[in-house]
Amino acid sequence: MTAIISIRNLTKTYASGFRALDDIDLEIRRGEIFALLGPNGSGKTTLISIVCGIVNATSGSVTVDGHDIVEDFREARARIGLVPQELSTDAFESVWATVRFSRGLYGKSPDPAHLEKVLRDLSLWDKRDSKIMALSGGMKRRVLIAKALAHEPRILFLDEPTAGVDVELRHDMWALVRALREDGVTIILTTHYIEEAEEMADRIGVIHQGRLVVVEDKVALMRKLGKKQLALTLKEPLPAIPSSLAALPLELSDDGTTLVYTFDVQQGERTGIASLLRQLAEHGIDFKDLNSSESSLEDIFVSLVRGERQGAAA
Ligand SMILES: Nc1ncnc2c1ncn2[C@@H]1O[C@H](COP(=O)(O)OP(=O)(O)OP(=O)(O)O)[C@@H](O)[C@H]1O
Repeated sequence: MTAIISIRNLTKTYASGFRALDDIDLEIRRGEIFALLGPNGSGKTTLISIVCGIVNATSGSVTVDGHDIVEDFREARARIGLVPQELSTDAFESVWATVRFSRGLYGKSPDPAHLEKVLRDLSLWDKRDSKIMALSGGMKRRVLIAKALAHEPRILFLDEPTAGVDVELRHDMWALVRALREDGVTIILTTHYIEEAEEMADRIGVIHQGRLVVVEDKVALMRKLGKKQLALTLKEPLPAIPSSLAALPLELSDDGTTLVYTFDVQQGERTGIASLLRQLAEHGIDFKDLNSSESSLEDIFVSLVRGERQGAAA
């Protein structure tokens, strides 16, 4: 699959001397949903702002659909819609006027039918004549998206699209993002909600302290780094794990009724479990129920960030 955005050796040092991005290499594939995941202050907004031409890079290069974002700024920018975290202006404008103006900014000829579709898709059509300041927070969010889509961009950046929104709006946003992807729009979203990345993304990049720690297919990432747990509900509570089983990755719950076995998916899980069950039988440990669970992206994220910290400290 061809890249629609190519980021090479991108570094950003702010005037304060703070290095917000450190040698980022990233290719965004045409038509994918890419989630950029990272804690507060890790550099997500800085990265988006550079690609969108709001912040200048210190070094490195970015092309958008083959157009260099510095030398060919207008062409590059015209392909991008940006949904920022907050609505900064337009309080006194009507929804319709503000969306029409956004389209005009990119030199696109007026297209009321397109704007009507955008507003209808976002359940804003009834509010088209309302002033922005009279809208609820959730509706303002929708206006941000409508503005970003007004000029029919092929790439949409969403900077923390669901931070602070209610569950209903979050699900609406997800549905909208999926519909846009169906239309061939490439979506890059930043989030610190792991659930969101897990739900939406085809690929995930984890950024931490300005460095891309990992970029992976979501499913592969979860398979590769995921651990599984097997919880055995014991017939009789166990006072302690027998010392001959101490070498196994086992944990006993405080009340002694549940034994949890954690294993790496990659490493011959079946033989491990077979041998565990055999050893338990040898010790006369009987169980009445058995459940397995997979680690979530959250576990993976935490372990990556922790590993990165330890790596930095070493
Ligand atoms: N104009 C600036 N001058 C100096 N430092 C800045 C500037 N803008 C951002 N930073 C710093 O760069 C780092 C990355 O900020 P950025 O906004 O890109 O993070 P983020 O991952 O988007 O965070 P959040 O999840 O909180 O939005 C932060 O430490 C921030 O304080």
